[in-house]
Amino acid sequence: MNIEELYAHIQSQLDQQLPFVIYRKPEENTIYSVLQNNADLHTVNSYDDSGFIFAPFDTTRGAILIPDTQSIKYQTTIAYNDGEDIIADKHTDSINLIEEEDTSSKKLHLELVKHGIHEISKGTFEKVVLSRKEETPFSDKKRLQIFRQLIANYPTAFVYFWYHPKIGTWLGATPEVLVKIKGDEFVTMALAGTQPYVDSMKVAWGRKEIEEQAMVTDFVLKQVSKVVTDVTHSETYTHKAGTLLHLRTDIKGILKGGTSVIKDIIAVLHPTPAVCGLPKKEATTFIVNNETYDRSYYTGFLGELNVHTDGKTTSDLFVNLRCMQIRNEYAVLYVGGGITKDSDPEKEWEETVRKTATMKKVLS
Ligand SMILES: C=C(O[C@H]1C=CC=C(C(=O)O)[C@@H]1O)C(=O)O
Repeated sequence: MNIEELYAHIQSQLDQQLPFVIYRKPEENTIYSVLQNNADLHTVNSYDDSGFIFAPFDTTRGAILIPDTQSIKYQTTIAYNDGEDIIADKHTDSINLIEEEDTSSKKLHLELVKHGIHEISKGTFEKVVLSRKEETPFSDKKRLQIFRQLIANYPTAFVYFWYHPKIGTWLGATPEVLVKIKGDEFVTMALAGTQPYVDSMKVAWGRKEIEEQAMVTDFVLKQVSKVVTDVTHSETYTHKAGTLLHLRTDIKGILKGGTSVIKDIIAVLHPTPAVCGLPKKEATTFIVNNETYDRSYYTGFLGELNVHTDGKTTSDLFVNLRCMQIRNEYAVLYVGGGITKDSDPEKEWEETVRKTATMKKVLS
């Protein structure tokens, strides 16, 4: 099957209002798809099932599964940038930031961040990730075209287009792995700290970003030691995600007992301090009580659950960042950033504006 045939299947699925997901993994040129053959809404109960999981930030609300047993899978390889042009990087700094200045949402976000910093200074928590949503007009551009542009523009991201008639349409290009398990091999990452990419990967990082990312690494190392042995990690390095740079540490190990206990792994990792905060409980309470909107599937996770490849059970899950929900005439963009004692509210606002550019670039 070639890519045009695969896209035709996706279009037919959309026309029939049947659930599906189409995705491309980081640095790969294979496009995968899972097409459900009915419109039922399946929720994940035991985490033993196989399929594609789509989980909200608040997992008590239930994650959705496109089950392998009720789906057809198609995949094909493409040349990088197949079918769509790369959209030139605009200089996202001053010009765009001024363009994007939306006074009421800016005011709200500044208040939220200041409140978060105040709680940190009181010792309520050490770090909290605070976010917002932004609605942007959405022309009649085809959704598949957005997906094609995302894959062309973000080769290092997990790019997806997910649809369920009872839930809606989500697309994204996320830089963050939640966990990858193949047999008893375990891989994850600690990703945090943001600065704009200008023209070099050789950048200096400030104390705020270094500490913010170190908190995530420490948390992940501590948590994974409950389920993983032989844990090792890379040096922390600069990772490019579109027009942004992040600090990243890769972490790997071997699952204790050699079995894939994916439910336990998700329970110890999600939500990481890259999307929630530290301590988890206090940060979650602050987020739920103070963010003035529902995160829904933003900062949840998604990906292949218990899929069988090369005689092994594999799960390949990503954190749902740099994502958007498509409504009829507008797209809802979701963005946030890590707040620590050293945060500057104005800069935190600007960071969220820069993060919206990942999605806006393919919407206009
Ligand atoms: C919460 C987001 O990003 C996280 C991942 C990388 C860097 C982050 C930061 O610098 O704040 C965030 O922790 C988002 O993009 O909405």
